[in-house]
Amino acid sequence: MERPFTFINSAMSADGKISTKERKQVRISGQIDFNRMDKLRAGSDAVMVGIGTVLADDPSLTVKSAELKEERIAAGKDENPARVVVDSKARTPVDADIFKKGEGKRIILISESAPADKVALLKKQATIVVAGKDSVDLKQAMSELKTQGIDRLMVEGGATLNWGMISNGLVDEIYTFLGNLIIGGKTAPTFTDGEGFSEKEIQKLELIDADKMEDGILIKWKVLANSKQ
Ligand SMILES: NC(=O)c1ccc[n+]([C@@H]2O[C@H](COP(=O)([O-])OP(=O)(O)OC[C@H]3O[C@@H](n4cnc5c(N)ncnc54)[C@H](O)[C@@H]3O)[C@@H](O)[C@H]2O)c1
Ligand SMILES: Nc1nc(=O)c(N)c(NC[C@H](O)[C@H](O)[C@H](O)COP(=O)(O)O)[nH]1
Repeated sequence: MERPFTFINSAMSADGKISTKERKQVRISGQIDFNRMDKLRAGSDAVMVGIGTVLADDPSLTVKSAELKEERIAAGKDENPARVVVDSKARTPVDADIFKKGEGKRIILISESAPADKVALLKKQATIVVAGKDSVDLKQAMSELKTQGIDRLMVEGGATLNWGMISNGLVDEIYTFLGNLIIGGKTAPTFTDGEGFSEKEIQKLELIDADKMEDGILIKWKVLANSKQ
């Protein structure tokens, strides 16, 4: 099945959390890491998050650097990569920042269970892709993104979407900025929540790079093929 080259970029605390126990956003990255993230966005055909991240953080997922936007426009692209939300029940608010800020395509991935009235509203601002009965069938959805010309996909979380993508064998690389803070809390979202692997299915990684960056560490992993997927 054809799919985009896909990498997850995220930031997590030294104890593996990506936000607080109240799911409130914590600034984990320093400016250098945010600049690195901006470059990754500018170099991607699409940036994808789960609906939980949209509802918690209301991210714009836009490219911030004027220079990087100009480079994209000079290359005949929109100033921003396509913004994609994995949103089985079409809960993306119509006034979300991904709609209000910046130019570019918006794609909402929904399931057949999404209420028709909500889908009709979102259709006014986004391309709707239906994949799956209750939750989004990520394999089918990734194949559809590929047919829409998305060859390089950046996933920015959150915890449950990371699980969905990794457990379906849909991720090639993972870049994580490990910040110099402890968030704690057994209910705080981690890098990968969801059902979790059993001991026989553990996802193995190959270390690409580990570099000190400001007060943290940037770690890059290659995701190894998992015969269980
Ligand atoms: N530090 C970081 O880098 C970072 C990045 C993004 C989000 N976050 C944090 O993560 C939290 C959000 O994570 P989350 O887990 O609540 O939500 P999420 O963003 O991972 O969205 C998950 C939701 O997507 C929907 N979905 C539909 N089909 C799915 C499928 N097949 N697999 C997985 N999800 C599917 C479901 O409604 C699911 O609950 C927020 O607190 C946010 O601040 C942190
Ligand atoms: N890389 C990263 N470092 C962090 O310290 C942090 N808290 C997030 N959290 C994920 C967040 O939802 C988005 O990545 C942007 O932080 C939202 O900002 P935009 O409006 O999209 O630019 N991401």
